[in-house]
Amino acid sequence: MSTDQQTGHATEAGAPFDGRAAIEALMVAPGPPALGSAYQAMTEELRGFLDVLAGAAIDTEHAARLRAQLAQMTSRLRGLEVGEPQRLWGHWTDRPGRGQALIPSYDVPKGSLEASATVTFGRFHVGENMAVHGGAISMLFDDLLGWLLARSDLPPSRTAFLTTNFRAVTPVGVELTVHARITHVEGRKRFLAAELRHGDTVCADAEGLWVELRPGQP
Ligand SMILES: CCCCC/C=C\C/C=C\C/C=C\C/C=C\CCCC(=O)SCCNC(=O)CCNC(=O)[C@H](O)C(C)(C)COP(=O)(O)OP(=O)(O)OC[C@H]1O[C@@H](n2cnc3c(N)ncnc32)[C@H](O)[C@@H]1OP(=O)(O)O
Repeated sequence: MSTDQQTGHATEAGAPFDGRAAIEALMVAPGPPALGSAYQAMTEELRGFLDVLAGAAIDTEHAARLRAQLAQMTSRLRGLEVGEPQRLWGHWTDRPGRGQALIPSYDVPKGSLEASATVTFGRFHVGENMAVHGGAISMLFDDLLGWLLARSDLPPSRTAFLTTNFRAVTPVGVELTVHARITHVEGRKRFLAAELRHGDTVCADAEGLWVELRPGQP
């Protein structure tokens, strides 16, 4: 086993990285349920920490103490680093949020062409003026649409383009609804659309193209 220099993925010696195989492998939980529960609880705690930190006015001593505590945690994790296929972060595909803290947690059912979910952005994702950062909204759309596709019966694909329209300020700390759908499929191309709402207000919408990976494509 060696490591692909570009992606950090572990590969069989000399074998090129295969995106389809890697995505298919992600559909299996990376560990036993007890670890999944502990890991999910840990990432939820991390989300809470980031939201509180992003909203807190701390003093110099507090910042220095936090830095030292974080450095201690980082050094405890060094040596436990693994290649992408073996890592746990974001790979709990059987659980809402999938055990990551980059994107707010949501859940969509398996095997459907469209789905609605609720999502709440915390202060970690604030751009300014208590509006959600536009990049965080695009990231949610990319993740949600990619995940809807990954949960459908279609073969693995990758985002080719994603266009986001910001229609109204997206508020922080309140429940939003998001609707995602596969609008049509043409050969390897899948066209998708999504809408993010706060009550009756459309905050943002998006459309994008995902292209099915050919066998052996990274
Ligand atoms: C990274 C994994 C992503 C999927 C993960 C899904 C599930 C995994 C499970 C757990 C994780 C869960 C959720 C996560 C969800 C999402 C994560 C975020 C996803 C990403 O973060 S992913 C990173 C961003 N993404 C890229 O990193 C793509 C880089 N890129 C490429 O890898 C190639 O570019 C590719 C493969 C897209 C296409 O390349 P290709 O060579 O296979 O395709 P080709 O050129 O043959 O085009 C075929 C037909 O598509 C048309 N076409 C192509 N591109 C177009 C464009 N931009 N605009 C308009 N039309 C386009 C052509 O015009 C032609 O159309 P026609 O057939 O009609 O002529």
